[in-house]
Amino acid sequence: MPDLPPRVPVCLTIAGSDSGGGAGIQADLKAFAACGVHGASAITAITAQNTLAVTGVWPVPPDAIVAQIAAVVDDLDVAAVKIGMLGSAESTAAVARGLALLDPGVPVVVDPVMVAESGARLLDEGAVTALVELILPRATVVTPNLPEARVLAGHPRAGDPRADHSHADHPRADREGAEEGTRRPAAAIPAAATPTAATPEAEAAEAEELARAIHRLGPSVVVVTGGHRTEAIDTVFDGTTVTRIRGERHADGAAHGSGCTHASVLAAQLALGLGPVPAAREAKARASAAVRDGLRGVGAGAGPVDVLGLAARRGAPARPGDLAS
Ligand SMILES: Nc1ncnc2c1ncn2[C@@H]1O[C@H](COP(=O)(O)OP(=O)(O)OP(=O)(O)O)[C@@H](O)[C@H]1O
Ligand SMILES: Cc1ncc(CO)c(N)n1
Repeated sequence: MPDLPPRVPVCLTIAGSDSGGGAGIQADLKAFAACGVHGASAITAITAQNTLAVTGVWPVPPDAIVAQIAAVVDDLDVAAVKIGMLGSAESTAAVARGLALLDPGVPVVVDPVMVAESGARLLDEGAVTALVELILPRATVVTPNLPEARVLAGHPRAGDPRADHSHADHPRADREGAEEGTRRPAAAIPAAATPTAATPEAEAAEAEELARAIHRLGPSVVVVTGGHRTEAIDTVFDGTTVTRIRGERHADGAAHGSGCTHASVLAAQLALGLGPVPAAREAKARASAAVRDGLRGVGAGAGPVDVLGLAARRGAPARPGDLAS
């Protein structure tokens, strides 16, 4: 009998569609392919989007979200899940119903998408509560950027352009902390965490504090990504240890889809058997390279990241089987 080829793991992304192909489901499937895993998808929302703007958002009906997840898990052996744009509280509740169909041991990576790179809101005001209450406790890894981390931890900044949600509707972090006696009330967040004090040291301290606060909401591991910091350092907290993942900052790269790519690579690496911290290192390395190699010429706005090395492959000699041009 011929040897069977090695089994390719399956990853499921539950996320929104970006018509421009830079972020969302489209970025996730590219990142999965780059890592050598098979990608399946459940679409939560359709966005009309390009590199400049989001011009429309249409939620997928909740039953259709659950049905997509059910169809995948009924047939495919899902090894890890990545969750991106949820959009509304109703969609979030549907995703929670879908997650209940999975084996409880399947790792779930949650990228708490709130605002697009172009500035459009991708999570309703009232949906933060649903995300915190229904999704975070099931998360193996949650990957907020700094503004998203502030919202999740209950410490949004007035005027923060990427995460200006009110947090009055999700008091859980403060409530729990008050019970434990370990959590500062929102008003008492240290001065080091204010935007005016954004030295690299202050950002590092804030990222660590936020990672610890979000960890109390239920995820096993928190990765506060560094794309919005002076130094692009990712901060990982696993409940015991803080690990800082450093890397060069590519200021002239193209970063549309960096967060989706990062979380999808992380999920793929968990599916391939890595632990969360090594998986976060691989995610940082691949997301950073994808920003560095980002497709600046594609669209007039922030170009899409290039996780597949498409630009590098142009001009490379054709391989057997490639179509002659
Ligand atoms: N300019 C950059 N140079 C190097 N690494 C970067 C850069 N921007 C982002 N990254 C890396 O990309 C990953 C995603 O981080 P980022 O904070 O950009 O996510 P995000 O804000 O959620 O993304 P998105 O804009 O897609 O929502 C992290 O590992 C981060 O360190
Ligand atoms: C659909 C979608 N998901 C996530 C992001 C965040 O980059 C985006 N811009 N669009």
